[in-house]
Amino acid sequence: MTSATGREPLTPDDFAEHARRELPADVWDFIAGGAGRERTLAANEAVFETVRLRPRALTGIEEPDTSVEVFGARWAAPLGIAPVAYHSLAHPDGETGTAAAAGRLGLPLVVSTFAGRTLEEVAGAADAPLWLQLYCFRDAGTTFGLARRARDSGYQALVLTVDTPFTGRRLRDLRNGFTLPAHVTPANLTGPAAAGSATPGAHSRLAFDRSLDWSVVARLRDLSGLPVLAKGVLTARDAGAAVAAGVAGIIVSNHGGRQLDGVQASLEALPEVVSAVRGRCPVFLDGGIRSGADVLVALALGARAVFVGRPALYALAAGGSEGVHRMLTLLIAELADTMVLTGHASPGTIDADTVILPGHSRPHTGNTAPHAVPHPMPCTDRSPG
Ligand SMILES: Cc1cc2nc3c(=O)[nH]c(=O)nc-3n(C[C@H](O)[C@H](O)[C@H](O)COP(=O)(O)O)c2cc1C
Ligand SMILES: O=C(O)C(=O)c1ccccc1
Repeated sequence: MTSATGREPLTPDDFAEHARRELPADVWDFIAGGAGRERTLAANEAVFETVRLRPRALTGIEEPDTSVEVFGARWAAPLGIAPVAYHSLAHPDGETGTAAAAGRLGLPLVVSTFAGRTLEEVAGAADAPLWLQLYCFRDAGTTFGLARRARDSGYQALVLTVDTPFTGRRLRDLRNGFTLPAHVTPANLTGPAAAGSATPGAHSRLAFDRSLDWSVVARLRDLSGLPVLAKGVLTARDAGAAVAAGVAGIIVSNHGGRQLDGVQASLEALPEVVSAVRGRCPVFLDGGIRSGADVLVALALGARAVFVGRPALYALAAGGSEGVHRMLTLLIAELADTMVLTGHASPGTIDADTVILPGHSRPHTGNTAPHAVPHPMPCTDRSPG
């Protein structure tokens, strides 16, 4: 695996360059693209450029411990792989390759409802912590059947995606007339839920249950006995509703800019959600994480851990399971270096004082507790710092 310049990948972004050359143009567009004018897609990454880090000198930290505990499981770093449909688009190994890479490193994988491998195959490929992402189908038996299979094969949580009554208007896919290659199918779906799935946009409008309300959280939890997280929360209002519905965690996400174009970047929405949750459940983030420093910034603003979506698929396309392993290894190494240089021996101490937000020359004072209410991004609070 060498880059266009003939060199080994040194950053997660280097894998994207390789994937772009490997993949058919319409597959690249399906993965890389977002909804509408792709404003939110661009904002997810761009917002990290506006945050400044604050170094600490002579802290005596030799080797930071990057590990965190989540729902009683130890993760090697506050980092996992977000649910992304059809890893088999990127590489024949599909989700089993990704799971093996995550498992070797002690990092979790969230398996998509639209995985190209069965839940049981993925569970057999690694002892990584596995969560199952759920879309709810009009055929409720399909949804509940997936939840039961997840419980029976050792998955540790369900991730209910709440931002997708149907997939967003992905203009690249519409222009390309994108359909999945014949060998790429939803391995966990049968019957009416799978019919027409080669065209994801049209399929989602036919198959997804749009009549749902928050009561589905308790039904999924009671039926599976698993903790249920809500993925796709961006506002205090939805965070409050999610907590009231009994979620075990919230993933702040705009679906990688693929749903409602024009919404806030995930990082911009994080402080509002963390404030609203008031410590009642852990808050996670996905969207735009491309470096170890990005991981640290999200933790400084209150995330317990973060997930990467596209970087995992790009690394899989570039080098199969080995590529994913190398990409994740780079992210952990970057995080560890950034922790030493900002004076953190473990993720639990990464607080708001570790960063400066745009429009501020110094961090807010008085908030040194980890994961306490962080200072808001300027978009949510324009009061002077
Ligand atoms: C190709 C692709 C497929 C995706 N499929 C799903 C999915 O099946 N379920 C889901 O909840 N989110 C899905 N997502 C969204 C990701 O879980 C995640 O929110 C997003 O990719 C994070 O942003 P990032 O790609 O900038 O890391 C998908 C994203 C991409 C790029
Ligand atoms: O593309 C997506 O973002 C997504 O969530 C999805 C949903 C259904 C099928 C394929 C992908």
